[in-house]
Amino acid sequence: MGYPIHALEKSDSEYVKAHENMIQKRREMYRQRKQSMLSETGSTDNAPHSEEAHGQRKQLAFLDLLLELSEDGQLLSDADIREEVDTFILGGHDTTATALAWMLYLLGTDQTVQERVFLEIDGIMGGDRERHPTMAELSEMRYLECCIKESLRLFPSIPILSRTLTTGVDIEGHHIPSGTNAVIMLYQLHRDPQYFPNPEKFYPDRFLPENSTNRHPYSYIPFSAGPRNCIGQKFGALEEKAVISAVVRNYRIESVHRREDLILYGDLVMRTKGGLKIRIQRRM
Ligand code: HEM
Repeated sequence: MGYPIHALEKSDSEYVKAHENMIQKRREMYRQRKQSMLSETGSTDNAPHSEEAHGQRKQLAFLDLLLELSEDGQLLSDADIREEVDTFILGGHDTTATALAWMLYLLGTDQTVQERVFLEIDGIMGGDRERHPTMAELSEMRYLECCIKESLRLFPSIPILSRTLTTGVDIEGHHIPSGTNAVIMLYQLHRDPQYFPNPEKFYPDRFLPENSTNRHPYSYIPFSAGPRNCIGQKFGALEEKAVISAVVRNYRIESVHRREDLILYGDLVMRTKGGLKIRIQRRM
C-alpha cells in the first residue's frame, strides 16, 4: 500500500528524532513495567508474552510487543519499529476516517435506513444513551453492519488497488505477461450489476445473509483479498461500528449535498471536492 510521500521522506528530519526519542522512552517504560510485574509475581520467566499478574493474562500493546521482540535478539532495529508503527498508523487512520465520513453521509441521505438503524440500536442498548456498548452488543448490530458494508461497497476508502503480475496469465484469449502492472478499480468492481442490481442505490439489505450467499467472493473486496489484504480489517470494521452507533444513538443526520452533486476524486483514499457536509440534530 502506498502512503503520502511527505510522511516518509523526512528520513533526516525532526520527525525521525522525535520518533527515536519516543521509542527510547517507551523502551525504558516497558523495561520498568516488566521488572515490576516480574517482582509482583515472583516469576523469573523472561520469555515473551509471559506477562501475568494476579492470575490474569495481560495483552501487550502493539508497540510493546515490537519492543519485546527486539529486546535481546535485536530482531528489529528502532528504525524497523518506527516503520512498522508508521504503517499501522497510516494504514489505519485515513482509511477508517474516510469510511466513517461516507457512512455518516449515506445515512444522512436516507431517513428510512437511518430509522432502521435507530430501531436496531435502541432495541439493543435500551434507553441509556450515554453508556458504551459491550462487544456482545456491537456484534448484535447486524443491520448497522450491513449499512457499513454497503457504504464501503459504494465508496471504498481505497478505490484503486494494484499488483504486479509475477507470472503471465491468459484471460478470455488475451495473454497478459509477467511483470504487468494490474490495476483493480474497486469503485467499478463494486458496481457490477450482475452482483449488485441497481448498483448506485444505497441498499444495505443486499448484505443480509440471505441476499449474499451466492455472491462471488471477489465481487466485493473493500479490504482487498489474498496474502496482502488489510491486516486491520476486523479492527477497522469494529471501530466503524462503535463510532457510528455512538453518533446515531444521540443524533439524527441529514446530508447537505445530493449524491449526484458530489465531485469525487481519488487521493489514495476516496474524497470529494469540498468535503462531505452533514447536519446533525439531537434525537428526542
Ligand atoms: C475501514 C477501514 C479500512 C479499510 C477500508 C482498509 C483497506 C485496506 C486495503 C484495501 C488494503 C490493501 C491495500 C493494497 O492491497 O494495496 C489495506 C492494507 C493494509 N491495512 Fe487497511 N483498511 C482499513 C483499516 C485498517 C486499520 C484499522 C489498520 C491498522 C490498525 C490497517 C492496516 C493496514 C495495513 C498494515 C495494510 C498493509 C497490509 C500488507 O501490505 O500486508 N487498515 N487496507
